[in-house]
Amino acid sequence: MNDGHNRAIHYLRVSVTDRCNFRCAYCMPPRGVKWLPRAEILTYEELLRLIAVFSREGIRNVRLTGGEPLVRKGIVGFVAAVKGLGMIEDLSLTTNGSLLPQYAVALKAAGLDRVNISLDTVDPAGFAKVTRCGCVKDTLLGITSALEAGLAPVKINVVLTDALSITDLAFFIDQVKRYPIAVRFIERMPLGGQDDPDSGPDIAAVKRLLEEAGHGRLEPADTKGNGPARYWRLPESQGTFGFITPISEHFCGACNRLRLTADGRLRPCLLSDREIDIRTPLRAGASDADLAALFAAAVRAKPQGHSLCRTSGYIGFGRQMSQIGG
Ligand SMILES: Nc1nc2c(ncn2[C@@H]2O[C@H](COP(=O)(O)OP(=O)(O)OP(=O)(O)O)[C@@H](O)[C@H]2O)c(=O)[nH]1
Ligand SMILES: C[S@@+](CC[C@H](N)C(=O)[O-])C[C@H]1O[C@@H](n2cnc3c(N)ncnc32)[C@H](O)[C@@H]1O
Ligand code: SF4
Ligand code: SF4
Repeated sequence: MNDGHNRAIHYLRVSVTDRCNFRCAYCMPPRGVKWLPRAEILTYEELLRLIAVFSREGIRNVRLTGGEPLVRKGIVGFVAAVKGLGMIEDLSLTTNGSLLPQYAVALKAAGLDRVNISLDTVDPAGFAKVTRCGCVKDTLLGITSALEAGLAPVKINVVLTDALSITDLAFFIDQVKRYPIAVRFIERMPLGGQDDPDSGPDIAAVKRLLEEAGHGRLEPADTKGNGPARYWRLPESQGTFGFITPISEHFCGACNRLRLTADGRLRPCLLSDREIDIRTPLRAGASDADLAALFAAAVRAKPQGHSLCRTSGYIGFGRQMSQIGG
């Protein structure tokens, strides 16, 4: 289905929970986060019905996110049910990786195609500081588990913070040479966190350092995906580097997605608080045609873009990033 700006919408990001076992500084406050009451969260049956209806309206790519999607009980069975619809060509999941050692093999067997894993630094102290309660060993083991399970391509999401060091870049260069992974550097968006969105390196500096490491031979590349990253490859590498630049280089002209929050709101744009309540009609007995009409209304409501720039600072969004799913 096309939106009002002639963009084809075929990608649905589904937040299955607002809960998380980490508290990343750019995503949520350190304490006092109020979880949504269980009754407000869509059940797996409700989510599955919505995905089935939306797939008939053109959704072909589904990403499960959160909060941390792997903390929700029954996630493996849900993956199998979504894949079992037979309509979703690319079913993926974004995770902090800490529970992948436990789940990677089962997720692959259930039909998950691939995972994106967040890892901002490999330094144990830096990782603990950014995530406020994470252990880098768990996430590193999660990456290995995903590779071994065949959840390909594995992508690493690196949000740019002052935790990122030259040692990290050397680690990522080495990993990209040895494994068919994609390491993506992401500009922080001023949404929900409490750190300084201006601290840390900018994307141009990271690209310059990678270019130096490759003696100027960073070439454009392709990597399977539906997202906003632009990819580059160093010579003699199995993997790629990607850059996600919501602040310095907007990519809204190629937007292809809609979001469904854990409490059943269709969100036309990550960076706009406008939402359409689909849970109330769903629970009041809406027909598939009624639900499809709400999907179409959300597609029509997509804005052309956003107006954030590096100096915006944290602005008053109604939700934290963890409540939307990134
Ligand atoms: N501004 C903006 N940022 C986005 C959008 N989609 C994803 N991002 C950000 O991009 C980063 C990576 O998102 P992922 O969840 O890994 O998903 P993806 O990049 O769409 O996935 P691929 O299909 O693998 O390319 C996260 O920090 C997201 O918040 C979007 O529509 N707008
Ligand atoms: C909200 S998280 C949810 C999935 C999972 N818990 C994880 O961390 O991968 C989805 C993605 O959004 C990214 N993210 C969170 N807050 C962000 C921010 N303020 N700016 C840019 N990306 C952000 C995370 O790094 C992650 O890659
Ligand atoms: S980025 Fe992911 S892991 Fe970190 S707090 Fe947000 S939801 Fe949790
Ligand atoms: S900011 Fe909004 S319009 Fe732009 S790419 Fe993200 S979701 Fe699409």
